[in-house]
Amino acid sequence: MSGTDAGTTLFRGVLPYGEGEPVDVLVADGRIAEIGRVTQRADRVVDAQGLVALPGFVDLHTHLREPGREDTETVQTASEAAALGGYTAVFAMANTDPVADNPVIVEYVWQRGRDVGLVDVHPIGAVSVGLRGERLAELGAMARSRAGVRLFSDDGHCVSDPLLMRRALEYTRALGGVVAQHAEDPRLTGGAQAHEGPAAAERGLAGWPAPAEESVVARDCLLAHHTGGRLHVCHVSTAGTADVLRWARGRGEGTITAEVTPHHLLLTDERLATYDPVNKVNPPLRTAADTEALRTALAEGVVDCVATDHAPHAPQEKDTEWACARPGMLGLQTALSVVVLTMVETGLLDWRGVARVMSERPAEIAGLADQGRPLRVGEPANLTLVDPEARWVVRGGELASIADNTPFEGMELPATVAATMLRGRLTSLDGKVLS
Ligand SMILES: NC(=O)N[C@@H](CC(=O)O)C(=O)O
Repeated sequence: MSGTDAGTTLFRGVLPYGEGEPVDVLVADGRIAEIGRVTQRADRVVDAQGLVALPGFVDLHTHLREPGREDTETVQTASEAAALGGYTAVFAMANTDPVADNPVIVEYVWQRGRDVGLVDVHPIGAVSVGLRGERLAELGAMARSRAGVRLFSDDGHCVSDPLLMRRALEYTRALGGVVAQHAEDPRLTGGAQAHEGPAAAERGLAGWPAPAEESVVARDCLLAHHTGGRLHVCHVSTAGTADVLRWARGRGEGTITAEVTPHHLLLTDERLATYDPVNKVNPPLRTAADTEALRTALAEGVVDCVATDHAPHAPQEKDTEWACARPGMLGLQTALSVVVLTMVETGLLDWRGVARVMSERPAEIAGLADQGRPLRVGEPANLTLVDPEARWVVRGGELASIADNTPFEGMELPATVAATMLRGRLTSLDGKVLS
């Protein structure tokens, strides 16, 4: 999609990073052409009084479900959800059916993303063949494919064999890539249904103990230091993992990064009281002390960024007894609001901080040259405009995803995405997708 096709757009009276006096922002040829008092005419004028301008959001962790589970989500519907959620780039997890463990599947997903054209879709390649954790997938072939894969993950499964993890870090290092690890020692989580603690015990649910995550993160940090490979820790969920990351970063080598999901910043295992499987997720909702520690870690930069782990599931996989339900929650359209609720309204992050954790750091981690860029003349016009004063009530049935498994159903949340722009073309405006 070229910016020239999009014509020129003028945002009137916007607040870059929520700071200073309102300015006009003119976009032409897919780039920011002027910032200030703009007198030039434009093809489209958007009244942006009171809106905060941020670089477009980048999600390092999205389940698009295509190929294989198009009954729950497709590249089309996930792209719509992404555009409405303020995203200009998403990374598609490899646990599709068939698994994205070879160049054919990653190129298919990449091409589907281009065809839809609402958001840059970057496929993640599986680390191991079939996500089975036995032998490495065709990492080099996926890296050299048209999809240009740089992130590799068996997410949904842990690369639990330390030797395979070591080899993955070594190979991806040679490819300029990153291993995104779903940290869960399967020997400690067999049959697990919920965070191991009093709430799970009261309901007779088998526990998923915090050390099952923390021990793998510690091991992987040591392996990353040893090999010089780049480790990215997916969906950090415990205070102990934040401590491990703090320790690992203190050792000095900048090869370790980490993400936290919006749901782990807000929700706790108190939700087990409802017995509603919409709250079942992997890793599980933890305790209030964990959410507190994760917020602090994100504010401090110990955890680099927010990633949604957007995981659509069909009604028959969620509206069932807890033990049979699939883990996972929708996230693309609620992420910003939950970050505002947990991080901005609490004073932990300002809008520059939101830009850092939603856009700049994820773009840097993934090596995207044209995303997460500063709001400056000459930069690509990948933008998200946020209405900080708006509030909305979440209704799963009204979200763009085919599935409706949001844990925020009926909640009133702060802030809406007023507009999203990808390389100079508006992809969403006032809650509507522009295709
Ligand atoms: N995060 C989730 O709860 N679910 C993920 C995979 C997984 O991590 O189990 C999914 O693909 O549904």
